[in-house]
Amino acid sequence: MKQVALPLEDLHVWAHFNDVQLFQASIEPHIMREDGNDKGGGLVAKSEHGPGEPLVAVPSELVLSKERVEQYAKADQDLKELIEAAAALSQNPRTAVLLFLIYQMTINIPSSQGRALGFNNPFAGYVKLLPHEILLPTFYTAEERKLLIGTSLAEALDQKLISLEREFDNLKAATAKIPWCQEIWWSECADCLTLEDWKLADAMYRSRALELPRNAGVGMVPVIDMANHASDRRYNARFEVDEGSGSILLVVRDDRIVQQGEEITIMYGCGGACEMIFSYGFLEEHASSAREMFLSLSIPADDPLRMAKIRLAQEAPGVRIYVDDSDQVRWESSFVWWACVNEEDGLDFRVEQTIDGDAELKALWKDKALVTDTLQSILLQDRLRDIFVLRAVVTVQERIEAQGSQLAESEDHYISTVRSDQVRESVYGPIGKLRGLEMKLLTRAYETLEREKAGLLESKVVGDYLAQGQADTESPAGTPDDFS
Ligand SMILES: C[S@@+](CC[C@H](N)C(=O)[O-])C[C@H]1O[C@@H](n2cnc3c(N)ncnc32)[C@H](O)[C@@H]1O
Repeated sequence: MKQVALPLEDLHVWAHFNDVQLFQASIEPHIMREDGNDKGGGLVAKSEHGPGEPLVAVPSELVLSKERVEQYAKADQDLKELIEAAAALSQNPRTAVLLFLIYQMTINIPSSQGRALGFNNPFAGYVKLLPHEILLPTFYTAEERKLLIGTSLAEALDQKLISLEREFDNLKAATAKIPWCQEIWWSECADCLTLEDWKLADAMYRSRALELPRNAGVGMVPVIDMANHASDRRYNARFEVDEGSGSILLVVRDDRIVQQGEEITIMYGCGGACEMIFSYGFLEEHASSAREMFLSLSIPADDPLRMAKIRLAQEAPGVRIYVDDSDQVRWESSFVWWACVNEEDGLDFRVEQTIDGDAELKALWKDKALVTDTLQSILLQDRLRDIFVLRAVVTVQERIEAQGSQLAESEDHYISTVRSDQVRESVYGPIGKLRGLEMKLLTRAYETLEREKAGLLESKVVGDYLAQGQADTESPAGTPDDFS
């Protein structure tokens, strides 16, 4: 679709006509970082504001959430038809808002004007005022994506692109028979709906949606979503819900004073460097740690129980490596335990008949029914706990080593890549920083696991187990674990 856009300079007019209050604060179209990078638009205080003082107030009717979409659908037959047909998408808070955003984009294009789609509402104007070029990884070129090899973002992006494509295909299949969708979206005209439009709606939502306080859900809050990010120590404003009116307020952080001319900033969650680029397309200029990364794990191909484990494991197949509040590197994974035990330890699977006559796969631990999400706690209470933990530590450490090697091997390609319209400077820079920060975290995690491994190898349980394995290999049947 040819997107209809308005300059950000017009946002204050939109704000005025939609009862958004700016308390001596202005919307600026360009704010530069200390390192010279452009943050896009932002909010600036026009006078000094003390702790807790309001900066912006947005009426609750302007919060764009799944509930708002449902409310609009009650009064708009075309939107209702869309929401009902694409039920799988409209039941999810994120995709419900995405549907609404592409519906507003559709209302705005000239080729839909004759269809009298929708009715005059603030969100059609809001969508025109949002940036239409967003530097999120879902818009990276093929050359830029190659620079991600070895980072945790590479895999996250692959998965994201697959899921966006799947959502778009579902949308197409679900709405193919709705006349207005057929005519405007799916006929082969210049203005038809494409995957790029769906990606744009996703990027708008992902980079702007806020988790609202007081269980008010997740939503996009116009104007407050102009606040840029600053780190934990530097941000100066927070948002809250006004108890009486339900309005969303942006107020000065309790221990701060915002000076005249100072930028108003909030903190976008506490995710790691990968999450920051994934959801917002930038890295803090002062970031000195990747903070966390998620690496995928799989059950080895030669594991005889592999298929059953994959079917029953409910956890995300991976490990999260993170730096805790006391700057220690830690790891957590509920999945890895499935890779650490087998039949000889006491794990088994059985196919049982259900009352309806269907076959159902069940897990057993030492001949007792195993509730699958309790595997980790069961193993941590077992007599052979240290053995299982040692296997988990080795598995995670090997995964970290493989990731680190991939990152190191692809470094020459990163360094020798020349900037062009296929590799933008604004993308090259953050990726380089991410590569450096993740390498640092992987190295620290590897060393931490090495210490954990050394500690476990001192354990009597492990010593006895290895001695037993040694004795068994001297007789024909046994194969000891390799913890080298
Ligand atoms: C919620 S919007 C904030 C308003 C945005 N600047 C705009 O013009 O629409 C989030 C986006 O602003 C930009 N941004 C926010 N904080 C930033 C920062 N500290 N450095 C660089 N870009 C930033 C990123 O593009 C991010 O995806």
